[in-house]
Amino acid sequence: MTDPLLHIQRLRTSFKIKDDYYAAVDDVSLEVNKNEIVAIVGESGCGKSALAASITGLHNKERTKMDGRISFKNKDIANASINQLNQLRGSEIGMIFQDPLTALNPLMIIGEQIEETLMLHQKMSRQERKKRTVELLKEVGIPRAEQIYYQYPHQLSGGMRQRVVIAIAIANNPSLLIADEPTTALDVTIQSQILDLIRKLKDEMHAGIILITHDLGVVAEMADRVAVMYAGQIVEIAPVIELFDNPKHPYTRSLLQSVPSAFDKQERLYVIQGVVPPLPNLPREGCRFKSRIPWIPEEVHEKEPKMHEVGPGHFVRCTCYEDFHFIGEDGGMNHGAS
Ligand SMILES: Nc1ncnc2c1ncn2[C@@H]1O[C@H](COP(=O)(O)OP(=O)(O)OP(=O)(O)O)[C@@H](O)[C@H]1O
Repeated sequence: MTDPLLHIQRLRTSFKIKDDYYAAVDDVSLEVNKNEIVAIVGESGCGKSALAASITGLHNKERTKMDGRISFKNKDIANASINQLNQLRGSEIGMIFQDPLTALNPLMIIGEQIEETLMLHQKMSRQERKKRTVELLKEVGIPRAEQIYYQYPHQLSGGMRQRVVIAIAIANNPSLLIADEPTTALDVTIQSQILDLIRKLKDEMHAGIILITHDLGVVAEMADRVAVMYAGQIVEIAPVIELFDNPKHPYTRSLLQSVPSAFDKQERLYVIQGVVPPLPNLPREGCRFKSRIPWIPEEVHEKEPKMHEVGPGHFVRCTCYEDFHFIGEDGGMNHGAS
């Protein structure tokens, strides 16, 4: 078995709020291999973007503390200097964000923005750079690439802008791509084109891809493996089919139950109420999901929840999954159906 491309071990990333630090990512371990799409799912505020920013070093170092290990191609990058991170970003690690407008410079033509990233990381003549830029625009499916080269971001549609961001992300053939909600701001038909493009990057460049999303449809369509995050922790991780067929953690089960089935209109929805609490109020002792499933007896939770292997590559946090049931679900446990 070859070493993973990215290996995160027991990562904890804390942000300073007033005078104290609070962990937004806590005890996260994750591997991403070459040629693999790992989706990270979870509701707003669970720490998905904080995890991505920990990998790329894109956070305010003055107000952030990081513990644990992040190794990329067997090199520790958790303690890399700003210069080393700048070198990695845009070359070995490409990034695609939710809002392409904020990722692009409004005052620069598209061509220059792509050329800039080539210039930073590759030795090329001016002509070679321009030629490569037009090629990249074509590769990401931009029609009339020669003309688009001279346009400004505001002259393009949202979908076209996201293609430009992807062109910048792949300009230097990165081995790792981090896509943070890359299709959330786009309408549905454009969404699927952008997803096709991301899948092509895996197939053709054999990149490892971290795909952050809250959309389970996107996960089902794209991911090889899925990590489910809740309150800063991974609570379940599994190959995609296994996760959808055999979800274990109460949070994963509730996420999947909250997606209405198109086929079974009679299906009962068991929805778990509540939201991830704000960072300073996150429960940090015991099972973090406990307060959202108060009908489950205290003693079935672990005091210090660990990841348990329940199948090949399938891990779940805390033992509460063994006794979990939804309110009103089978077993005569009628605690007042939702
Ligand atoms: N720089 C920061 N300083 C303080 N708190 C932060 C900072 N960045 C994120 N947080 C907090 O950390 C928690 C995790 O935020 P994060 O953005 O990673 O969540 P997310 O899962 O990506 O959510 P979303 O889907 O809404 O983007 C939230 O409570 C958020 O308010």
